[in-house]
Amino acid sequence: MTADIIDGKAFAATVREKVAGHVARLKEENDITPGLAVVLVGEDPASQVYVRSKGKQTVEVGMNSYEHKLEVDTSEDDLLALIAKLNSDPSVHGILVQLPLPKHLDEDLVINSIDPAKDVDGFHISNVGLLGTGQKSMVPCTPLGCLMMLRDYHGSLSGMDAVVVGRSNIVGKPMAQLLLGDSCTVTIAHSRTKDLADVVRRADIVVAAVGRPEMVPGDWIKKGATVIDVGINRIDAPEKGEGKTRLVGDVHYESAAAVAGAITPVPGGVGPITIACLLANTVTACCRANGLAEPDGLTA
Ligand SMILES: Nc1nc(=O)c2c([nH]1)NC[C@@H]1CN(c3ccc(C(=O)N[C@@H](CCC(=O)O)C(=O)O)cc3)C=[N+]21
Repeated sequence: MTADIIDGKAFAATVREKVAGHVARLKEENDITPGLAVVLVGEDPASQVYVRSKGKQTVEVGMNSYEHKLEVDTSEDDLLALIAKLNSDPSVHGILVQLPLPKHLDEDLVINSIDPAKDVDGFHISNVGLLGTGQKSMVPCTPLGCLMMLRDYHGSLSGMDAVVVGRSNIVGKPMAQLLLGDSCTVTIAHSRTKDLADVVRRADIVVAAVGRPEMVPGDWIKKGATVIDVGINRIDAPEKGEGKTRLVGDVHYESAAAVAGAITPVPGGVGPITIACLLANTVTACCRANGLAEPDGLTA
């Protein structure tokens, strides 16, 4: 058996198309252009590439993109002052502060200084609490994208056994909340979980988000299960030549694809849908800010 490949790149394109449609309607009917501000502190090369790609896609769907690049030694006060300015700027509907921040900056303090209504990452404690209690919130982009792909593939998720491997605030915990909201039986497993292999083997849905290259092998996967691989790990690839690297997920793709019913590849799986959901969240935030109907099919 070979798994269906869940094509995140193609799915992300359909989400972006929907976003672009909503953006065009907002412009035409309400004379509003949604705006996304991205704040990058420091010059981490991977972050720069990622921020550039977000900015490009933001403009492609017709929104305004505001990029703020700050020096690596920016003070907390200066960063908080910028966020305060963006909070009160009516042309900015979404604010994303690229993580991780340099060590001298308090990440929790910074994130919690963002207006929750503009917190398109869904990391503010208010949004975390709203999601946990099933109230309307901004939902973190990666888990939202995973949920969209799972719903698209399965229709209803009700009653399915879901195992989330990883307990981070940005993926594992919100993913578990969303799956619970769709009536899955949810287990959050992690590196200290006893008999991790057996726990994962129970799952109809496996979401791997630990950040360890190829940690989940195919013999942990139940036959026919759906595997969502959130990991994006760059590893050495001497077979491609000296000094070359390649991207792998948290799942060992080949062995897992041999038993799974469906699987997301890396690259081209969860990564692209994450950025598409960032754009979706920005449109959602813009509609809410203006008292307009929420876009269809773009929220949890
Ligand atoms: N506040 C904040 N929010 C984030 O959402 C956030 C962040 N900080 N910090 C960094 C991580 C990383 N991240 C990625 C999203 C998409 C791809 C992506 O599209 N990857 C491509 C591959 C790209 C390549 O070839 O290198 C893929 O998986 O197909 C990668 C990485 C969001 N992050």
